[in-house]
Amino acid sequence: MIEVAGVEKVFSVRRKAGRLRRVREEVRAVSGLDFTVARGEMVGYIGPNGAGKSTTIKMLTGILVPSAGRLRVAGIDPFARSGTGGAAGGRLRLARRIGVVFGQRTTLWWDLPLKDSYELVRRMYRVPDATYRANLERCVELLDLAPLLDVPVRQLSLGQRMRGDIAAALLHDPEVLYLDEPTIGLDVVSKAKVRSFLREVNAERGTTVLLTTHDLTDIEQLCHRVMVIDHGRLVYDGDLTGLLAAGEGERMLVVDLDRELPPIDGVPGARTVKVAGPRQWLAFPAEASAAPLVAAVAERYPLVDLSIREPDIEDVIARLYAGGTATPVAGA
Ligand SMILES: Nc1ncnc2c1ncn2[C@@H]1O[C@H](COP(=O)(O)OP(=O)(O)OP(=O)(O)O)[C@@H](O)[C@H]1O
Repeated sequence: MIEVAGVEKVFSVRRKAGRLRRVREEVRAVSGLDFTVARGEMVGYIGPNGAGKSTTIKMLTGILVPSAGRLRVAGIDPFARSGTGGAAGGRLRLARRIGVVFGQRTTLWWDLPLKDSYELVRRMYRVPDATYRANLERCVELLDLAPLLDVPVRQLSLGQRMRGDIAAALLHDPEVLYLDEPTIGLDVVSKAKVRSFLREVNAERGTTVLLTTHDLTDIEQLCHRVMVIDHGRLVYDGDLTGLLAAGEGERMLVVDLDRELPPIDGVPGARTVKVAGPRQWLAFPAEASAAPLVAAVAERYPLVDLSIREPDIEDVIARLYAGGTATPVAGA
């Protein structure tokens, strides 16, 4: 569904060099990018700030023209010079097949009630009546939009607006959905709602999803596959377990005992890294299961409560490079 081969994007920027002088510099945002995504896959696309994620998505939507390489989405080359309509024709045809949600911006009309924005989307994409009604009904139900339909977009909370944006991106039945930070700034309840909706859309419709996020839980709950980009290059392509192992990521088992005790020891596969009163922190490899650790602690210690802290995705990626343990993908 998505094919990217040898794609590069170089920006030419002017930089101050002294009081009056300006020099032209090249910023290589994406370099030698190669990957494919099959129909129905849900893939996480992650990397540190400035890595090239948004630039990739903008090229895949036809907003930015690559400096080199080839890309096709749903069989369409958005920049093909031949065929009906030339390059603009490719972009237009592609627009009908994809949906895009940028978490930091809205595609809805600020002063209009949500339902009027949807009506405009219907007309812009010329969505057939029956399809529009069925899709809207489904989104309204699954994303709890009924009480919001008459509210102007500017009065919606961030979580409400995000749900509204996701619905807008799906009304024309896109085959590919790009989501750029869809859960950023949302509370726990809204995040859960958005994630379960996306899972359902992917499972029921077979919609292909490419998701950029800084939230590891998004990846864990939604994506079997994750691609990591750093300095414009793909440096990992595989499952999350493999990524955490490559980054030597650790998870933390936080246990509350019924009283203050010396550091827990003798639990295979875990080491106690912190003690504060009756609470203790045990680090263990991110790819390992927590169940045997919990059982081992519960057997020997007066356990009252426990929780598991996931490693921060930025830390995992930072470690991935610092340790040079990344498993390079073919061609990276
Ligand atoms: N229009 C532009 N002109 C010049 N440089 C740009 C432009 N857009 C992006 N860049 C540069 O390209 C690089 C990649 O940026 P991009 O926005 O793709 O990163 P990102 O991975 O999406 O980062 P973030 O997580 O911060 O959103 C950065 O160095 C950025 O400064």
